[in-house]
Amino acid sequence: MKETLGREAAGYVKDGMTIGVGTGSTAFWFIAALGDLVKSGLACRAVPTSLETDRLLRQLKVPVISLADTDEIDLTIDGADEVDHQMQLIKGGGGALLREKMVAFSSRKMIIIADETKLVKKLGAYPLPVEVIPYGYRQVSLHIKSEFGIDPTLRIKDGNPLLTDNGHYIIDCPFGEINDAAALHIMLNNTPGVVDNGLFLNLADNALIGYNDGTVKLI
Ligand SMILES: O=C[C@H](O)[C@H](O)[C@H](O)COP(=O)(O)O
Repeated sequence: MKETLGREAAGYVKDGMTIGVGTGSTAFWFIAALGDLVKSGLACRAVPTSLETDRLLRQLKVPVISLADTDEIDLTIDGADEVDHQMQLIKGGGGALLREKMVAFSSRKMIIIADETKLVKKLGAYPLPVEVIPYGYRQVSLHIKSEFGIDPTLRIKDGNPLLTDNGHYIIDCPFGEINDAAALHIMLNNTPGVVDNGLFLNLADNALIGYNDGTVKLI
C-alpha cells in the first residue's frame, strides 16, 4: 500500500520542479519513486524535511538543496499520522515535524500520502507531538498537564530522550478528540520552551488515501 501511494504521488512531479520531500515510512516509498524518475531523466531539486530523508535522496542521486537555497517549493509530498476531511493534520510521529512544517509552509501545494486508518473525522486520537527546547522541558510538560488535564510523555529512544534533527526533545500529548485545533495550536506555541507542535493547519491541499483493497483515492 505504501509503495503504491509513493508511486501514485510521484505522478504529480513534473520536470523542473522543486519538490519538498517528507519523512517516514510512507514518504520512503515516494523517495524511491522519485529516485526512479530521476534515473530515467527527470530534472528536479529536492528539499528534504529530515536528515534521514536527505540521506535517502542522496543515495538515489536525487539532487538535494536546503530550504534556505530556494524562495519557493512547487510541491511537497509527505506522510501524516492523522488527516481529517478538511486536510488538517497531526504529524511528527517520526520526530520530523519542525522541518516538515517549515517546508510545507514554503510550498505552493502539499499532498499527503496516508493509508485509510489515518483518515479521521476528528484529530486527536494520535498523541500530538510537541517539540520543546531540552532546557526546562519538564516545566513545559507540567504546564501542559495542568492546563489540559492530560498526561504528556517525553519521547525516549534507546533509554535517552529522543533528540530531533534540531537538537530538541519531543513531548507526546494524548489530547483525545481535539475540538478547536486552531486555539490549541496557539496555546501550545505560546508556551515558552515550545518550538512547535504537530498540528498542521491549512497547509495541506489534498491527500492520496490508500485503501485496504489496493485502491487509492485523491481527496
Ligand atoms: O515525523 C514524522 C512525520 O510527520 C511522518 O510523516 C509521519 O509520522 C507519518 O509517518 P509514517 O508514514 O511512517 O506513518
